Amino acid sequence: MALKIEELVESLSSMDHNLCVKNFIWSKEEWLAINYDEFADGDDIPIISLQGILDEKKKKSQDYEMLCHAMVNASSSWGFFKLVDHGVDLKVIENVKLRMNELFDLPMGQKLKGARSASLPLGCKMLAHGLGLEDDFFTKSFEEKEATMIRVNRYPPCPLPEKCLGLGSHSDPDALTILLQDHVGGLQVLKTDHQMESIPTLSAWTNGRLKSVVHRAVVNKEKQRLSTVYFLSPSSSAITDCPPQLMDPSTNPRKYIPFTRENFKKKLQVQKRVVGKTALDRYLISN
Ligand SMILES: O=C(O)CCC(=O)C(=O)O
Ligand SMILES: [Fe+2]
Repeated sequence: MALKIEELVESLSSMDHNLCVKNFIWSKEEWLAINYDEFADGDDIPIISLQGILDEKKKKSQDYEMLCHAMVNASSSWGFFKLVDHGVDLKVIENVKLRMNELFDLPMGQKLKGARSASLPLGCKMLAHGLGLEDDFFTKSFEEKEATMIRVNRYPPCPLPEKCLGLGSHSDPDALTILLQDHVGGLQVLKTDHQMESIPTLSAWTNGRLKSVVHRAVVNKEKQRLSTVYFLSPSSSAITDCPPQLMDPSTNPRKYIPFTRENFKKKLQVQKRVVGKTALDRYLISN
């Protein structure tokens, strides 16, 4: 049941302003700047399976070492991977989707009472390990109170998917993002060989060794889509600075001046979409 172009977008219409689909149509200039062939959502994206390593005792095994390196490779070349065999019970995942729909059906006032939860930063530990750093290199900058944020998205059916996007091209400013999408699908990541490089936190932390991929969400004409996104970020006062092991004065000199998350967040507020430059370019050391 696709919406008509004049119909109100339900999730926003319960706020004060009544927004219609036509409010979401991109301008010709912006739309022309997007080439669909440059985004991927299919089989060429690297897959990481956690099968067999979730057990604490296996963390000293060769499989664990290989997997940490595979994770670093995927994060260096794509800045993105599909996580499978993650050990999260399918029933829990289905329940999340059910609850998300219930949440979106609530009046806006109630929806806004969202809460934060404690974190499980295994991914960051594995990336640090794979890079040859101390396992807690990234996680020691996280503080329980502000390290995690969960965003839940419900994209209604859109009568004009060829002129609208659910979420425009961007790269996430946090250190690590874990995204669960439903069977409808719509997440697309910019292919690796593209010139447009985007380098938020984790990438600056590793002098560009790990990428932060540009991605977006497309909409579906017939079906609504759900996604849940889990962000893991350093605390406001933590300084993002590359460790000496990941720099080399002659072959890989320092690319960014160190910055605090607080300062970076201020720069982000003035940035809307990725159009060639990112907020992090302000910290770039020019040659
Ligand atoms: O819904 C999606 O697939 C993308 C969400 C996303 O990229 C974000 O919330 O940062
Ligand atoms: Fe994102």
